[in-house]
Amino acid sequence: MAGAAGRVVRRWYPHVLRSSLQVPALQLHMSKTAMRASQKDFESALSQVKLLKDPGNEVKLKLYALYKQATEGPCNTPKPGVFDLINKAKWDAWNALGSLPKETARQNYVDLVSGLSSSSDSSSQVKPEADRKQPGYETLVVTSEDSITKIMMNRPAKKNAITTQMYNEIMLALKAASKDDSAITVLTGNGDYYSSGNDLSNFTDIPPEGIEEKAKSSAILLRDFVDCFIDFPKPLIAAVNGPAVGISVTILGLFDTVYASSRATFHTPFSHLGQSPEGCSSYTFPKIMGPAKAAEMLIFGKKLTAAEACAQGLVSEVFPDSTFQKEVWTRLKAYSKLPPNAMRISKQVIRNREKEKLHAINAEESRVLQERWLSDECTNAVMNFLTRKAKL
Ligand SMILES: CCCC/C=C/CC(=O)SCCNC(=O)CCNC(=O)[C@H](O)C(C)(C)COP(=O)(O)OP(=O)(O)OC[C@H]1O[C@@H](n2cnc3c(N)ncnc32)[C@H](O)[C@@H]1OP(=O)(O)O
Repeated sequence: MAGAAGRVVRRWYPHVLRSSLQVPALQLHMSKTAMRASQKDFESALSQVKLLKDPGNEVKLKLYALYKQATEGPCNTPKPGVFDLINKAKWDAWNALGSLPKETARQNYVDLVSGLSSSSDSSSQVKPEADRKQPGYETLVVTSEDSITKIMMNRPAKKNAITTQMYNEIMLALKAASKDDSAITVLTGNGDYYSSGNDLSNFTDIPPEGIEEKAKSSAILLRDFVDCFIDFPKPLIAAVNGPAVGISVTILGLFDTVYASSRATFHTPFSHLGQSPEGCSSYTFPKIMGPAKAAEMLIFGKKLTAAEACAQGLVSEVFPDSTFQKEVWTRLKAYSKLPPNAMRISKQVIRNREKEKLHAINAEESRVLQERWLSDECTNAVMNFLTRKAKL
């Protein structure tokens, strides 16, 4: 089966080998060590092989051929038909061993498994995150490993509040992730918060052209930012490690899966801040949870617990905080081994018909917010936070 290539398959057996439809040339290596593998060594290699990572079709064909040669001797079955590609590949591999003695085949099998075990041990050693970190980001830690690109917001002392720089870096990281060879992309936060939403000090950086110009450029930034999520082509997962506020909550409606720690909360206090919904939440939230529940969040700023958010369909699953990281990453590593093209296409099928609508909604929400940011209600709320008079 073509889809088996590159996956971590812990239970594959040479005698039921599934090979790729594309059969690579076989280059069998004779053992360099003494050819004295005992039956016990051979049996132990047979057990060991089941625990290895999937070594790819070429190696699996070698193992299959050596196994057959070691147990049955030279190839003795009729050649499969030309359209029976998989069985033909297996037959060719076995037949290529000619009259190799059973003992030699057994030794070669043992040697091959032993080589695979040592390389699989060294490749499974976890490198420290600092070594895997992609350079060029100041507000994020971006890593790619195990077919997963992880984008971690990294301003823990500021509860991962999203500055203009962080918006831009998240867009860059998403664009890079959409083109890299990862199968899935994950957004998460460092520290006790997932994110406290828009960094309210963004509003203090007024250009010489004045506050209107600031509102205009912020609306463009918001629109571009949300567009990146609407257009993201691969499965996008949020690992909500703690409380989430504002825009970090609203964009969750554009993710494919949302995992939350039991400590997470979901809060969109737009009215308190003199603002209005963004991130396409004016459309996705009523669709996800129904208009009445969405209104409580988006108009009245009702804060949901993780369990409530899960009951209302915003969150896919809640994990106990103590095991959140372990359980989520184990799950995601398994998902990342699924055939990437199939996942991408399934996402397209699910999302594509909504894309145009979402872009229009994003544009409209950004336009409305641009006006809101110039209102007294908004200015006062931001000033109150920045002068420490108010907190959520
Ligand atoms: C351009 C696109 C615009 C898109 C618009 C989006 C809309 C939104 O996202 S609305 C949501 C805006 N967010 C907030 O209103 C949250 C404000 N923060 C708080 O209310 C509190 O900080 C908290 C409840 C999140 C946490 O309270 P806690 O007592 O635990 O911690 P603090 O001491 O307050 O925070 C530590 C540190 O972090 C700073 N900080 C936290 N959140 C923000 C923020 N959103 N903007 C700016 N700064 C934030 C806080 O001021 C503290 O800083 P200092 O240690 O320097 O005092």
